[in-house]
Amino acid sequence: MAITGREGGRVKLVLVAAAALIDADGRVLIAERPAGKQLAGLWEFPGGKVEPGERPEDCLIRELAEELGITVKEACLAPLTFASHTYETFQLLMPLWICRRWEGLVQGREGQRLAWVRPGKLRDYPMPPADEPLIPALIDIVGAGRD
Ligand SMILES: Nc1nc2c([nH]c(=O)n2[C@H]2C[C@H](O)[C@@H](COP(=O)(O)OP(=O)(O)OP(=O)(O)O)O2)c(=O)[nH]1
Ligand SMILES: [Mg+2]
Repeated sequence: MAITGREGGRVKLVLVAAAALIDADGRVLIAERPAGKQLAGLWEFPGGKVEPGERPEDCLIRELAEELGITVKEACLAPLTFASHTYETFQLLMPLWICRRWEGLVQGREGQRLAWVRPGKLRDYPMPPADEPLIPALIDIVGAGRD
């Protein structure tokens, strides 16, 4: 049987930096992965792959500008938790930062749908399998939310 996520016994590690943006109402921003991309139609935390030689925090700041059109200062990023998930072709390692302060209006700059969701409602949105274990950490830090 093939060992998933491994090639010749070596794992292909993909490092992705992601953010949970939290608004004043305690809602979390998620974005729908566009058609044509891997895991299309699932709702994710904004972010992307760390490029060779790039600091994860710089990557996240870059991705938030590209995907959402906002400016985030590194001091406004707080580490929350991480996901480590074995996909069929790679091992995802995804640190998740929390961010409550940014400059600019959040917009889906790549045509992606966005949703502001109370942490207790995140399970109503289909997310990649790597993301499900992150939800309790968000509920702990933000609260599940009303209604
Ligand atoms: N951004 C993000 N990626 C996630 C999450 N959960 C999850 O499994 N992933 C996976 C999907 C992809 O395989 C990988 C991130 O890829 P991506 O498509 O966001 O990378 P990117 O923004 O650099 O885009 P691209 O230039 O590669 O198209 O991590 C998540 O919550 N947020
Ligand atoms: Mg991305």
